[in-house]
Amino acid sequence: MAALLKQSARLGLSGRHGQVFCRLPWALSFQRYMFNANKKILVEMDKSTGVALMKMANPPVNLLNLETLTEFAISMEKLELDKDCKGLILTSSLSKVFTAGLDIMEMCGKSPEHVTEFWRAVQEMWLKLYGSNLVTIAAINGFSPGAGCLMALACDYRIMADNVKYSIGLNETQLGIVAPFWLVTRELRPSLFS
Ligand SMILES: CCCCCCCC/C=C\C/C=C/C(=O)SCCNC(=O)CCNC(=O)[C@H](O)C(C)(C)COP(=O)(O)OP(=O)(O)OC[C@H]1O[C@@H](n2cnc3c(N)ncnc32)[C@H](O)[C@@H]1OP(=O)(O)O
Repeated sequence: MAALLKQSARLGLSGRHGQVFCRLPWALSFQRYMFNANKKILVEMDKSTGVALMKMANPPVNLLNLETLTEFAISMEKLELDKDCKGLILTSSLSKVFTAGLDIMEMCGKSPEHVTEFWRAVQEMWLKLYGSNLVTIAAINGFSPGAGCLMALACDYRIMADNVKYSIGLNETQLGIVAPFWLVTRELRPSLFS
């Protein structure tokens, strides 16, 4: 963990004026590779350190819609298959939002088939992140409501940018959405499973 945090500091994930800056070398060596499927999730893997930087890149607020969730799961699978990858830093490419959480429009006025597919993708994201063999760190560089908060909780460690404007929490009950019991009991009451 200490090594990973040192690494995140080396990569430039340092909080200053509420921002988490990501300074990465422009020149990519053979030890570094990048991938993205549709550019909603950007991954930069540094083989020399074993640390992958995953940035959500779905402006304006990094909504977790079906496309992004699917891309997230594919990216996680690729990293899990990379034997050189030991740790993952999850952050946002946007300046003040980590993620605004689930895309409410994915649950509104859609067919039962679509909603089913969407919730399957949500569960898949949780399984991939919470069940990951990698050491996972959420570098929360902005607002993180609802599923953004749950994503951070699913990581092994969390660091949040020091800015009083940014909020994080489970606000979804205000929208009439309740996080599923399996998620809440695992993340918020882990003692039940130990
Ligand atoms: C491993 C983890 C697994 C997670 C598993 C989760 C399962 C658990 C199930 C349920 C729990 C979770 C539920 C949710 O996530 S519900 C969503 C909760 N999120 C919110 O309520 C966010 C509300 N948004 C905001 O507070 C703000 O947008 C902001 C602070 C994030 C950013 O503010 P700002 O920069 O001023 O942007 P705008 O508000 O102007 O937003 C831009 C644009 O985006 C639309 N929008 C914002 N959030 C959502 C959303 N969640 N769904 C759909 N659309 C959203 C907003 O309406 C604007 O649209 P426009 O007017 O058309 O431009």
